[in-house]
Amino acid sequence: MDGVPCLRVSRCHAQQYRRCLQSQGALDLSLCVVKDSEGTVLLPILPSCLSELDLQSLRTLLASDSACEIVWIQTPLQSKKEKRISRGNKLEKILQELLESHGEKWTEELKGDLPHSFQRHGDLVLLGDNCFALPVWKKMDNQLWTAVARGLEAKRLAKMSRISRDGFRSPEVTVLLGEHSWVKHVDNGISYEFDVMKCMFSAGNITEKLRVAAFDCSGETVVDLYAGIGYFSLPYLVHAKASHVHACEWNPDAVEALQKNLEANRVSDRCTIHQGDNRQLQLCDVADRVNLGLIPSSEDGWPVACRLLKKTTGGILHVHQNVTSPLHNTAADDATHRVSGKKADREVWQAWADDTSNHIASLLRNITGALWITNIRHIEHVKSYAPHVHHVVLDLECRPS
Ligand SMILES: C[S@@+](CC[C@H](N)C(=O)[O-])C[C@H]1O[C@@H](n2cnc3c(N)ncnc32)[C@H](O)[C@@H]1O
Repeated sequence: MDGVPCLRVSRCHAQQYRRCLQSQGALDLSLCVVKDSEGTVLLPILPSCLSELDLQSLRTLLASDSACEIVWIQTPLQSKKEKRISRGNKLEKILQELLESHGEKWTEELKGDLPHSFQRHGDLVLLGDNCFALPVWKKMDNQLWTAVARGLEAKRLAKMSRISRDGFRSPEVTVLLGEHSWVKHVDNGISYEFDVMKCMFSAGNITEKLRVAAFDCSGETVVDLYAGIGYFSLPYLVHAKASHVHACEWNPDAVEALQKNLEANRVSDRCTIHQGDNRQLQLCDVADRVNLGLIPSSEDGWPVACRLLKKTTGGILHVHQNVTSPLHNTAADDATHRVSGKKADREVWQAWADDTSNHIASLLRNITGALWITNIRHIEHVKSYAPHVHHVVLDLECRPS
């Protein structure tokens, strides 16, 4: 058959299918995923993997109520590289025209001052602070931001200088173009609304959100100690089917967004928000599972989590942490060194997990006066920052012995 084979799925299940196909090595990563006009998404499949694709087991594994089918697309799909280049070229061309209309010359230095990465939240693009730093841009006034928005195919623009260390992890954001800074982000069928000037949204945590969404938490009470706008509370409620989530959050702006998001996703009846410092939380002996989604470390929350676990049956802690590995020799960039680097990283994560497991076992003993057994169920790598800083999550099973 001619054309590109694609798996057609509904938008709300697209991310689950995409992740699964990617983990099976069946997704054609060189091509763009396409949203079609019928509200479905086309995921390009590698022709060599087509014969082994079992749609029935995919459906059973991911969402038995979902529909998926193989379709052959005749019109050529755009490659990711082509898309990046065409967007980059569009922005460059528009800005070059703008500068020249102001009597300025286009230079390589100006080209280097264009945004190379940014976050897209609905119709708003959030730029980093490492672009448009050269003085010449100031001469363009507001025309600049209108042109940038056109070049990036956005309606609103904002710029983030950094995530503040105020404990609320609020971003320092300036709106450059647009009336307001509330945005809507849809991930895995869950809608998240928030104010980009007041709350952060970590797009890099998507793999962890999808992992949480795939848990079966029916019958469970979950406590999310660092709920934010509902990054993990919502997947626990919407997809993992937790019976109840206690969501703790001390930033009033995040709480406002969380309330909205619980309502928009129709799960507010199964969630209690505890506004304030979670270290003062009065709740105890209620949880089958505690999510500790704070980086660089959630260690302040460990004693709280231990008090929250059900005393008679225990439960699972999901402990987030940035773990730093020793720097590898980057000059030796051959395959053998890369493999040994990854092995060294995993050893460091394991050592951190062993320490954490022992530490939490002794906290549980001190808090409850009984003996507990802690068991490392899994260590998940979420993302890397610098080449040697890794955000990992430890799934720690804790049972009274
Ligand atoms: C990093 S954000 C959550 C991010 C989310 N886990 C993600 O993956 O994008 C952590 C949240 O925990 C909240 N927080 C930090 N310390 C807290 C505490 N002691 N009590 C309650 N909330 C806290 C912050 O306000 C913030 O909204």
